[in-house]
Amino acid sequence: MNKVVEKWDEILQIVKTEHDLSDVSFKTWLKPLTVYQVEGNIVTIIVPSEQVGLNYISKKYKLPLQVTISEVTGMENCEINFILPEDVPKKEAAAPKVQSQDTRCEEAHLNPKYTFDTFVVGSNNKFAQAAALAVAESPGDAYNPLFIYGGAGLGKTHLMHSIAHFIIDHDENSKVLYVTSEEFTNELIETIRNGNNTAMTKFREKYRNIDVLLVDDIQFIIGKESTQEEFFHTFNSLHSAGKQIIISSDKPPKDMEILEERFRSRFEWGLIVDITLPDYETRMAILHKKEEMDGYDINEEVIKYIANNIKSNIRELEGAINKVMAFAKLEQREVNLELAEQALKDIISPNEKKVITPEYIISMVAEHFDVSVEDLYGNKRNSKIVMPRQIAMYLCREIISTPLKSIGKCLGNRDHTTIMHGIDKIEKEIVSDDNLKNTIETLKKKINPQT
Ligand SMILES: Nc1ncnc2c1ncn2[C@@H]1O[C@H](COP(=O)(O)OP(=O)(O)OP(=O)(O)O)[C@@H](O)[C@H]1O
Repeated sequence: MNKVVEKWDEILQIVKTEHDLSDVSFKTWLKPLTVYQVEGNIVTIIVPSEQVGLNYISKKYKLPLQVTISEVTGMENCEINFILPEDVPKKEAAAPKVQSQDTRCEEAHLNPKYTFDTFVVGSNNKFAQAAALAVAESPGDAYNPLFIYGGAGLGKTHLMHSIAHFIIDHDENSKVLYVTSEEFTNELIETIRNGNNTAMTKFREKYRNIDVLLVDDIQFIIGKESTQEEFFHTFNSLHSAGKQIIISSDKPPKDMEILEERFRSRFEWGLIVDITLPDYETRMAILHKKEEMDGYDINEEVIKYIANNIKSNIRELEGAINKVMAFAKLEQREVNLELAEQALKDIISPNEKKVITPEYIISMVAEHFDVSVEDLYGNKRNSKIVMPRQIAMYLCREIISTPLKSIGKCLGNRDHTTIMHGIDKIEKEIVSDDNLKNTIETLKKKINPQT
């Protein structure tokens, strides 16, 4: 099911709450709206009333709906098209829809931006990129499994999604599924909690009736007994059926200390490739690619300054450009070296030593839950934002013992009692909610891989 359709009730409720609508207004205008179709970023909605209702709804609720749809589903530049029931094309309405490329990518959990076209090849990743392309061209045939490892933010996920996009684009029948190992674990926990055979059968069908399985950050399932066991059987079932498996990790199998031998040997059946730190030329090329994709025109001196100073993580390299551009916009100043130095003073330290700050934790939590940092600072109260915000509070306290007042300051000037309440809530829920516990453990390891 499309995400907009799936979350439609939630979207309407958020518009109601955020615009303080009375029950009668909500019932009259919003509740009767239904989603007719979603194509790319265009959402067509049926308004079951006269033309006057359509005009009024369009004038008053189009923008709030567009904004909320984008926030809840992550759709970029959402456009709404309102139609009356009589405008629904009769034949087309009855015809079954062929699954579009977009829907398949969404169902496979892929980021549309992570493709081979946008992946910059440099000396640090050219072997991994070539192996990935070979697997994409001949899934199940070339190297199985393909095991990609490397440090944080160096492009493993981007490369995995590129493989998946390529396969989806070239074979309309292939079933491709990308999951993080955290998602795999949480889904299994949920299935086990349901405690019935049907749920387990469904879980197994989902993971075993596919052609290509991509599992990101496998290091997070190592040591989790039942998840490991289930993954082991999934792996065997897919591999013996000639289906392609692609795995990523922060380390090669031989360096994963508590990895059981049965996994180690299987991971070594196919091909193991690494992505190392990008050299200066590759960092420059990545920055130029980002500049081109985001439509920026940045002074070369600034690009060189960033490439010279941020060396160990491409996510941070890209984040630096965003930070400079946001700073320039806020201050309404020209983007030059002086501004870049100011904007990046907290990121570029003279000795390049990584310091975990509350801001860093907040940005990692935002990325993990696919929400913006601004949302975590802001006042939105839907569950998609509230829970990550409270997790950020909890982790600032737990990982670096940030005082409540400082956490409040970093998270949009919140009162220390609000922070205390947030931390308390997570501490209590973690005891009974295994999914939450797993998510928090994963985040802790992502933020501080030494733990
Ligand atoms: N070679 C590249 N060309 C273009 N962009 C890249 C490249 N490598 C990484 N990136 C970008 O850097 C960011 C981080 O990459 P990605 O999420 O793939 O890293 P990762 O290795 O999976 O990190 P983690 O281990 O933390 O999950 C992404 O926005 C990605 O598009």
